[in-house]
Amino acid sequence: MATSRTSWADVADAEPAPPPAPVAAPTPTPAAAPASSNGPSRSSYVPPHLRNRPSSTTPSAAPPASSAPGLLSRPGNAPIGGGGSFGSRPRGGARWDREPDPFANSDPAPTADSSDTPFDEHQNTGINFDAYEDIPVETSGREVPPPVATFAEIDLGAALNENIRRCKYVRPTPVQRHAIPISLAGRDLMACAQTGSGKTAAFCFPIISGIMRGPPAGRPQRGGMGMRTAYPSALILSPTRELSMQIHEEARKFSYQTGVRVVVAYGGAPITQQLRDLERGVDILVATPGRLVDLLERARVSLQSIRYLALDEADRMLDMGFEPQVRRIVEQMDMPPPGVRQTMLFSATFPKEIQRMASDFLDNYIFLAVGRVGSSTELIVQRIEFVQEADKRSHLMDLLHAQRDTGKLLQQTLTLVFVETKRGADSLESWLCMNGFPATSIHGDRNQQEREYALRSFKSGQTPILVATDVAARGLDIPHVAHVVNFDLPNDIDDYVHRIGRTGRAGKSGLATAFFNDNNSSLAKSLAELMQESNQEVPAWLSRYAARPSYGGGGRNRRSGGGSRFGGRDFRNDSSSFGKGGSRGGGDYYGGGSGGGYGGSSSYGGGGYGGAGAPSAWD
Ligand SMILES: Nc1ncnc2c1ncn2[C@@H]1O[C@H](COP(=O)(O)OP(=O)(O)OP(=O)(O)O)[C@@H](O)[C@H]1O
Repeated sequence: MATSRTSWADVADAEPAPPPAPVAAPTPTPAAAPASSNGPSRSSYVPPHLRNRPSSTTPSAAPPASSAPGLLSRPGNAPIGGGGSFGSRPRGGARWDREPDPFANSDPAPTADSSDTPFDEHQNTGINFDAYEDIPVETSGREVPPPVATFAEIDLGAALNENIRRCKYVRPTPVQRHAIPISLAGRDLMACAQTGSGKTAAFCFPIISGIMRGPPAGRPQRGGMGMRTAYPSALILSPTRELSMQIHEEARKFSYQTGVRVVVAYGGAPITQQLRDLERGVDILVATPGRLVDLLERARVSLQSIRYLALDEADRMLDMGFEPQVRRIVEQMDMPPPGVRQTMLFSATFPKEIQRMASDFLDNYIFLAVGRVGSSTELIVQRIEFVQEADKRSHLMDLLHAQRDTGKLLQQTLTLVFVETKRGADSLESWLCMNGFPATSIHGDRNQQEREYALRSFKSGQTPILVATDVAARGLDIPHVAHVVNFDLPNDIDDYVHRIGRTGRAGKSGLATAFFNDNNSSLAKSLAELMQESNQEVPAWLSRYAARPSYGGGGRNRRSGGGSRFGGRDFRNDSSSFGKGGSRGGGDYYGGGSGGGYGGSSSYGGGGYGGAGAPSAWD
């Protein structure tokens, strides 16, 4: 591999794809959805292909064709990339001669003249990799494999290396430097790294490489009712449809001509096409939990051959709304248990309570935290402005006019505006359009086609303003988002971190403006702390809000209580986290303080202030 020193941002061939919703059919917001509302009851339902078999938590003795669980590389067995034969061979019925080139035509071309617009993917701007040389990294766990400095140090296989080159990734990002060797060594991993820092490749590369090294996947098997059941070797779960689509696009690029077949399944889209895709064979299944449960119940997918399980936005996946579904998939179907499969959890935020829950899924895992407190956001200039509810629209208008006046054509600098409710999103979108600002919106009440169209239109620059609920807050990699406006602030500081992380990605800088008023007072302390940690200027009035005892530690601010980081501390190292002899016990919440945080009421879908309409958040 080339070793020239370049920013990872400079060489990224980013091709975003989109994000949203978890379940097959519209559901209540996760916050509102009781566990029991997620499909048939756990105890009563047995998928057809599991009937008359041993308990679902016991891995089936004879997975189809190849990829038996026992084939996993475990510590000591797998030097970095060593040994295996990397055949680039057809797997699971894939026909590569017909494999469409995922690099050929990516997303919609920008409308502006690419010669002088920031839409040129290959321009050399942004921060140099050297800026990350001293990025703080913490690992904990037993026998942590050492990091690498270059892709060349890892034998990922010729075909995958070629795709890394095609993606124009010259050097691994900091999280990749650490996470890839850990995963290639067969270790379970909980990884916390900044938004936009390359976590997708960090879990995709080891999975693809491991599958290339293993035996070919079995072809789908005909089950009892004549239907074919697919047996993927890897499962990547993500919380939203558009994020699953994006991961699928990325994974397809990484696995081009490797023989590794990637299929995506998410709700809101016709299941028939997804079933056809699965029937052609699948090595890596990228899915949202709701659609996956549907496929499992129809016995069209079996998890008994799973060797790799990755949870992207893992804290979100284990938050109130998704946890029952995710537990059902991971613990109550036919997936091999921890220690047999390899499990990787990634996010930019990892509250302790979620870490504690996540440890159920892991075996002898390594905790990895890359980046200083809030370091992700140092690339993002954060501005907090005091704006009364009634003045928000005119204030937004001022911001947009200013953007125009500074010569930055809107088509060249995308602006993402977060609001709290679906209705609020619709009405702000119409108002912007009426006032001459081309805007579109994405939220859970729009159908999947509308959502995808809105995202495409935004990414292409055709509609350079996107009004969104939290459904677009996580994971979306949209290259030219220059400005994130929190028109309504979220109730949870971690949501704020993810939202502003839609800009300032991959070493590039960005701007995030938030409108704050009395309705947001419970966020004041954590917001002020986060800004301080990120070397941002904290307005004096915000510090005064933060200092008020009644606003200090309550509500849903997981950071409250001080001393917390962006989630980058292994809860196992916190003595209060350990009960007798184990990782349970301890009643602390994130940041160890103030009893709010994670417990009963989730922040998702909360809201209520700021305009009429049902709170939206996730759909
Ligand atoms: N080694 C690399 N060199 C250059 N660009 C890279 C590299 N790794 C990833 N990128 C690019 O960086 C961008 C951000 O990556 P990615 O979407 O994986 O971030 P993330 O950490 O998952 O963010 P989030 O927390 O928001 O989900 C993408 O456009 C990706 O193509």
